[in-house]
Formats: sequence, structure tokens, C-alpha cells
Amino acid sequence: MWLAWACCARRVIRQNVKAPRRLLSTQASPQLDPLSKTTRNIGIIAHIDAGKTTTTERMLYYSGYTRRIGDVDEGSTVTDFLPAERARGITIQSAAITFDWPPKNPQASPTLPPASFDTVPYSSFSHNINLIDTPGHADFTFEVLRSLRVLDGAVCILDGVAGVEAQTEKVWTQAGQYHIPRIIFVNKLDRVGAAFSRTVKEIGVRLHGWPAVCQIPWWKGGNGDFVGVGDVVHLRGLLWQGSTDGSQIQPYTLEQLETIDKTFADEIKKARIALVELLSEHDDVMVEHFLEHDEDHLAITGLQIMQSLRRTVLQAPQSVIPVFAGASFRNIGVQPLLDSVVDLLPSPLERPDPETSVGNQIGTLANLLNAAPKAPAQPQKKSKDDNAIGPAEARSLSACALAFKVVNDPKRGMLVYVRVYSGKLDRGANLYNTNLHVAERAPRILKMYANDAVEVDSLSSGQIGVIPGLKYARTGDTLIWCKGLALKAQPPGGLKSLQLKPITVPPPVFFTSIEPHSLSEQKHVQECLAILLREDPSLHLTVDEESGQTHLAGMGDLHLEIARDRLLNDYKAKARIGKIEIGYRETITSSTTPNTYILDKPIASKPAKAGITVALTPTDDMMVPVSISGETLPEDGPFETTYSLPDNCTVHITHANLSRHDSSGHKNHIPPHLSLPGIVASIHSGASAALARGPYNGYPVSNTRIEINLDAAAHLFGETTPTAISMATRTAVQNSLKEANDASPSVLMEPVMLATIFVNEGSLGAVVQDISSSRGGQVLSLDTSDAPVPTTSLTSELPTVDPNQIYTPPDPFASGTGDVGSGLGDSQRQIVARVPLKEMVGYLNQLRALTGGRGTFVMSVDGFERMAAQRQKEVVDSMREFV
Ligand SMILES: Nc1nc2c(ncn2[C@@H]2O[C@H](COP(=O)(O)OP(=O)(O)OP(=O)(O)O)[C@@H](O)[C@H]2O)c(=O)[nH]1
Repeated sequence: MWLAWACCARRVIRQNVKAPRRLLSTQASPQLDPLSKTTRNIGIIAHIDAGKTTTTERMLYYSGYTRRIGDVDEGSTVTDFLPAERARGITIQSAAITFDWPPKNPQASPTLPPASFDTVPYSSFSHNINLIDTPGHADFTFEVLRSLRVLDGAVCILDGVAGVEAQTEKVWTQAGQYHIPRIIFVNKLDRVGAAFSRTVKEIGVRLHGWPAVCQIPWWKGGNGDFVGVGDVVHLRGLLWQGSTDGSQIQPYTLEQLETIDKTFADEIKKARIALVELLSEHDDVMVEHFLEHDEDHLAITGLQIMQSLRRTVLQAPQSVIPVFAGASFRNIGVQPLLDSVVDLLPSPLERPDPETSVGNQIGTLANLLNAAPKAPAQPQKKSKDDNAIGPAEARSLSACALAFKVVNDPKRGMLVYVRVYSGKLDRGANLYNTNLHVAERAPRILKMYANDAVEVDSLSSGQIGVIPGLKYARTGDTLIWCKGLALKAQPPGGLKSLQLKPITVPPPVFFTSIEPHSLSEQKHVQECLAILLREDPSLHLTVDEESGQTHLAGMGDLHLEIARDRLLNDYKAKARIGKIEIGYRETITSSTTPNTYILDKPIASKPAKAGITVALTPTDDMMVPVSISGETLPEDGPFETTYSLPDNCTVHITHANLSRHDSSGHKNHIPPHLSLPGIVASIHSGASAALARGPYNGYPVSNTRIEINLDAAAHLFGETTPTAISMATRTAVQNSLKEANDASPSVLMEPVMLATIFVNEGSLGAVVQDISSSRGGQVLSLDTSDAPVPTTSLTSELPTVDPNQIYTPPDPFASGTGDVGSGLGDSQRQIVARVPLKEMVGYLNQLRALTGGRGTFVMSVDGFERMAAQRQKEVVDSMREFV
């Protein structure tokens, strides 16, 4: 009999349910919030083209939110909604969509979840899933990172033919750094050449974890026709009917399988033994179950196995990786995968508290809110320290949320996706943006269900939702709500500087110039660019105020190509966009003595006067990308303020007589309309503007320390305004940069990439030769992808896995046993090399030519390096050719 999945799952699972003797709940406080308890915020991560969007479309369809299955190849998917995504068949923006799994019965009245899930599977109750489909292309790594931040768990999709690919490894490691519990879905098992066994072994060695094979592929008659899966957890076969929408699944018990496909039934038993053995090594409770069941691997219930898997998945670091099988495009395997999402991945209540800062204090959100002294606060007495949160202030915080994504929806306008981390956010709340220090009202709150937006009254902690109509909030901003606080009022004490940990934005390595067709178009072009930047903080914009030239910089050529498409096609900006070029940096080679500049000219027809003293010093040669928080450094004394700027630059401001900690004496030194925070912020913005274009070749300036002396008596006047300070600083720094360049010419720094290249053994020699001779790269390591991969600093907590110790079922297409350790003739090799970015432009085509189309690679910025004189000359000459 064919059964719809939801009923079939319930029935089979119920047969297996027995109350375990020892119960374990990882939930912090299960009764706290029934909604959060039954919420899963999960992401889908993978290499490009592994099938993320295809799988997501099935998830939406089976959960009842779409009436037809969208097709990537026809451009009819829900999640890839940008025209640029649909045209290219790739995901660029991560989209967050909500659905329920198992589907809710629309006729049934709402019920509360069971008090505990100790005796029933989580998937026996409908859960609210917020799913984030992330891009696989390396140019959009930042999109992936900002999504990872708000996830509680992830499904990693692998292409069953290609196995563990370069980008998978990268995203997997990044997710591991955020301690995100992960499960794996081996997709595309219907394709000729699919190798489940090899893929599972690659999971072990490349992703540094023990694969727990929870499903094995069901190849009809043992040959290549993929028809379903063997469910190792519940000991059954699940057969999908070919050429249907996949909603009907035929379950077979082991006894039934014995008669129709004995080899398959035997393999499920072997897989079960391996699974119980593996779990017993990582979970003591499983050992107890094993002994209770007289050491019979098959007698342990499906629920006990699931609970054990869940415990191991939630261990940090995660060393057991549950593996599932399917072919989304053929509609096979998605429903059991969804059950596993609910059963194995954590609710928001089971996740660690987010990292947060208040001024220079760093801790978890709960810690910072509770760190306030326990004694009752003096109601009228205002906290002296602006960087502290007292008990009264902590109590006044009604909600704290992170804006993790801003999308300009063609129909609904600007949508800000938020995740609430504390409290409850109500419709109509006045949200204070602690990054921009502005407040704005949240007129409505939405949940995005596939194509429909549903209005809700509030979002509680752990929930993801969308606020439409916000004017300022950008991706990465922290939004707080203090109930009762007027829109124009500031939150009390340290609350106004409370920030959830920002995401590291990598330095941009490509740029293009943008020029409006006419002066009248300029305003519209600028508005469109502002939207692009609000959506994507990994784009950088610089405007040269003298020449009016605008440069847009980004992470990769595809990144800028997409930005160009959006600007011209989606937003209809009328502008000429230049060719995409490498973003070099220039750096000074000599120090300057202090120069004082006094600006004294009207600004916007009003008298303005301000002065500043500036000196420059070059810093280290090598530049390593670092995160720029825009915050002052904690080690500063009261009379100095240091900002880290992009590209290894710093600005150190000395402000004698003006203490950062005590403003009571400031009125004796500075005009009443100015404040020290406002002054240093203006100096910061002026210095940043000057560094955006260097005097040597117009590239951003790197590796420079700016010493600024603010002498209030000599530099501040009655006509001094923040704009005047900023302009004076900009000119002073520009003058000093010119002086340094005249004394001894600046040099160029070029982006150098860390490339990981996967090739077949036969092409190794040619690829290494090409990298090291023709491209001037430096090969750092050569590994076989079959050999146990040694752990690195990022994976050092994880096991080094011997592939021979991993259980796998036989592959129908395998030339041998699929034993990765046995050294197959055409095994994969991994080359890690440092190569200048200039030499990697268009590399994929060359790699494909050298490897018969089989080579792949990923790269990320490793740093910027000073160029040798000859190389620099070539670059400068080639640039002049285009002028
Ligand atoms: N044969 C087969 N093809 C599949 C399967 N799943 C996806 N595909 C195809 O693989 C291609 C890529 O699928 P997508 O779903 O766009 O992959 P993706 O991971 O979202 O790709 P990006 O968004 O670009 O990273 C499309 O042509 C799909 O039709 C599968 O199970 N079997």
C-alpha cells in the first residue's frame, strides 16, 4: 500500500516506541516558550550545484506551501527569486522561508507540544522551520557567513557523484566554527556515476567526523537504478514510486524485504550494526541500551537510536555526522530528511547564548544583561559609566534582535529579516539601532511562508521574521526595543551600545567604476547604490569628491557582475559601469613629520573653521585581512582614542585635557555645541575618506598609521562644525600622503589568494607546474584526498578519521570496493597554494583544460603583499593602456 509520508512515518515510528529507562533532555528550559521549543532555524549549505535549491523546493511542496514543485532549470523556484539568480540558475542571496513540518492539519485546532519528547519523536509534532537557502559560490561567502550566524543547525547537501567538494569543506568548517550541529544529505544518487560509499568515506576524512550512515541507497536489483532508501534507524525500506511527485512512499519491513530483496535487507542489518557500534563509542546511553537488549544491535528501538544520534549531534565539537541519502530532483528522500531535521537538530533553546558587546565589554548576551550589580538600582541616579548595563536598564530591555538580511523585494519594498535573541518583539515597537544610533518604528511583522507573507503580532526569542518598511536598518545591525521609550529618546546607559557580535567582512579584491549617464541621473544612481549597500555590506563604495568618480568594490568578479546587473536591470540606474579590475592597495614608504592644517572657508554658505595636526608612519609589509569593528581599542587611555581602519590602517587621536571617561571639564576647552565623541567620530570619517584613494595610483591606502593631535585651544573655534573637522582631517591626511609619496614613492600591494585545488592524479603534474611556474604561485601542500587529512588549527579539536574504519554499503558503479584507503587508480589530489589574485582571474577555464574538465578549486584572500618593482611596473603600465 502507498502511503502519504506524514501518516506512514507516524505509524511506523509508533510501532517502535518504548519508554527508555534513562531519559536525557538537553533543553535548557523546555516549558519556557512552546513556540521556540518547536522551532528549527536551519540552513542549507553546500558546494555550488549540489542541489540546495532543488531540495528546498521539495521541502516547500511536501509541507504544503507550494502547489507545484519549482524547477531550477526552468527558473521557476521560490527561493531563487532574483532575475539574476533565475537567469544563471544559481543562488546569490540567501532567502529565509518558513514552513511547518510535519504539515499541520488545517482542520485540527492548535495543540501544545508534549511536555517532553523523551518518549515520542520530535517529528511526531508539527514544528515551525525557518529555512535559509545559502549560495554555494565562493564569491558569496559573506552571504553564507551572515546566515550561519542566525542558524541553530544545518543540512549539508552533497552531490553523490562529485562527493565532498572544495566549497563544501570550506562552508562545513565555517559552520563548525559557529558550533552549528550538522547533518548530511547525499543527493543526486540517481545520476550515473553516483558513489554513496566513496562520498561517505570522503565525509569522514575531509570533514573530520565519523559518518553515521542512517540511510543506505536502494539500487533496484543492486544495479544503478536508484528507487529508495534503506532506513537504518527504523529498520525498513522506503520505496518511492517513479515519475511521481514523490508524496507516496511504500514502506517495507525487514521481513518483507527478506523476500523481495534479501541482499538489501542484509545490508540494512549490517548498517544497523555499524551504526550502533559507532554511537556506542560516543554515547554512554547507547551502551546501556545495547546491554539492556542483550547486545542485539537490531533490538534497539528506532527512537533510542534517534535520541542517541541527537545527543551526539549536539556535542561540541561534533564528531558524529548523520548521513542520509536521496535524489531531490527525482523526489526521493526529502520527507525523511525533514523528519531528521526536526528529530536531530536543536531548537533555539538548546543553543548557546550569542556573543555580545557593550562598549569595550564582551560577553554573552545573558551575561552582560545579568552582570549588573545585584543591589537594587537607585531609580533616579543615572549610571555614570556609559558602558554599563545596570539592573534597571537590563529590565527595561524588552527585546534584542539582529537584522541579518535586508532585501529589496520588488513587490513589498525593503524587508529586514531579523532574529530575536532576547525578549519578545511586538508590532509597533520603537526599535533603536545600536550601530547607527537611530530609532525607527516597526510598523508590521511578517513571517515569510514561501510566496506568502503572513502578519504576526510578535516574535519571541529564537524566532525569525521580517520587518517591512524600515528606513535605516542594514544587514548586521543590532536592534533593541525598550518598551515605553519614545522614538526620539535614547535607551538608558550601556543599552545604546549593546551589539551582537558583528560578522567579519573580508577585504574587497575587485572593483569597478560607476559613472551616471548625466548629472540629472546622479541622484537616482546614488539611491540605487545605497540600496545595494544596505542589502550587502560586503560591497564597498568610495566616492572621490574632487573627481566625482565612484568605485564599487566587492569580493569577486561574479559578485560585482551581479551588483551591476541589479543596478542596471532591477533598479534601472542609468550609469556606465567600467570593467571589473583587481583592487590593489598602495602604501607609503616613508614617515612624515607633523603637519598642521587649518580649514577656514564657508561650507554650504556658512562660515566654517577647524584645524588638526597629522603625521603618518608606514607599518608592516604583509597585510592580513582582519575584522574591522569600527570600535575604539580597549587599551586606550582616557586622553587617546584609536580606531582600526580597513586595510591595516589605524588612526590614533591624542586629545589632551579631554578625558573620554569624564566630560565634566570639557566645557572649559571645547565650544558648547561640540562633544568629544562627535569630534573623534568626525576625525575618523575624515581620515577614512582620505585613505580611500591614495596619491600614487588612486588605490586605497594600506598599512599606514595616522597620528592625530587635537589641540582644542588651537584647533577648535566658535565656527567649528563636525563637517569642518572631517574636511580638515581629510585634507590634512591627503597632504601628508602626498608629502610621503613625493619623498619616496608609494608601492603597490596585491591580493594573494589561498587556493585549494582538487585534481585527478593524472593531471597533478601539469596543474602544479602551471601554478608554480606560469602563475608565480607557491605550492604549500599536496595531499591525496583519500588519505586521512591531518587536522589544522581550525579542525584541531576534531578527529582524524581513518577511512578503513568507516562502514559503507557497496556502490553499484564502484570499480572496486569503494575503499578510499586502497588507492584507486585515479584518486583525487588536493593542492594548496598561495597565488597572486591577478594570476587566478579566469583560472577555472585553464584548470578545466588541464584536467579534462574535472578539476575544481576554491580560494579566499590570504593577505596583501608588496609587489616586486618589475611586477608593479607591469601592472601600472597595463592600467595605463586602458586610460
Ligand atoms: N540528476 C539530478 N540532478 C539534480 C538533483 N538535484 C539537483 N539536480 C540538478 O542540479 C543542478 C543544480 O541544482 P540546484 O538545486 O540549483 O543546486 P544549488 O546547490 O542550489 O546551486 P547554487 O544555488 O548555484 O549553489 C540543477 O540542474 C538541478 O536540476 C538530483 O537529485 N538528481
